[in-house]
Amino acid sequence: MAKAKVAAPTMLSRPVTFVTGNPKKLEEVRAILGDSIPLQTLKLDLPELQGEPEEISKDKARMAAKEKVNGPVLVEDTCLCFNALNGLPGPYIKWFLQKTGHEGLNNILKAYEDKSAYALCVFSLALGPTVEPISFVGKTMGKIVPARGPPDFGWDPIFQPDGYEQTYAEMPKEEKNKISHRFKALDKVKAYFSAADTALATDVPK
Ligand SMILES: O=c1[nH]c(=O)c2ncn([C@@H]3O[C@H](COP(=O)(O)OP(=O)(O)OP(=O)(O)O)[C@@H](O)[C@H]3O)c2[nH]1
Ligand SMILES: [Mg+2]
Repeated sequence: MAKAKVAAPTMLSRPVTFVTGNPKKLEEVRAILGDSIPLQTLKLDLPELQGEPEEISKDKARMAAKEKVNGPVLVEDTCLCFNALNGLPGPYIKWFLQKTGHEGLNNILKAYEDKSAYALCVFSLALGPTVEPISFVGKTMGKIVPARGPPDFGWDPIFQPDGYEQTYAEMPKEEKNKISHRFKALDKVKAYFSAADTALATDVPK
């Protein structure tokens, strides 16, 4: 049967709830997404499994969709991975940062010549409490340096992305949001919604 395009369809019957306990993440997510996806937020620091980043992120989405929102949910888990340590601290960066600070993280790498690292963001989307989550991964390569720039957000002052002279913290926010791990993952989230909406729009019989 022939297909015809119709205006403004959406795969969502209600807005997606982005669940996070971290206001700085939320700020960036809002700045990057703009109004491309209907989004509401729930401030909640969900418990996290130990394991691989994608499993941790998917588990958060499942839990939030079932127990907290009973509807479509978006969550993310962020890792800072040192190549010299085969990817650690990875998903445990929050605790390393809290306990050792920027200096401690630099000191850990003093034992190694390789200071290279990557920032990894895994968003997971559960369209409902009984729907298996899907994940979207963004990765930005860089290196760990002594802290430079305002200490507003986590490990931003010690991460210098490849090809840049500035750390994430020294960059204007708009610049970070064009190259960051979070931007790359959210670009995939946006593409997913826009492909699903296009499919809906074209799947209408004439
Ligand atoms: O300098 C940074 N630039 C970033 O772009 C960034 N994104 C996250 N983080 C920090 O890395 C840990 C991730 O842990 P995390 O993913 O479990 O987050 P969280 O527990 O703070 O929030 P959430 O799990 O409720 O969403 C936490 O310490 C976050 O503050 C960042 N630090
Ligand atoms: Mg967390």
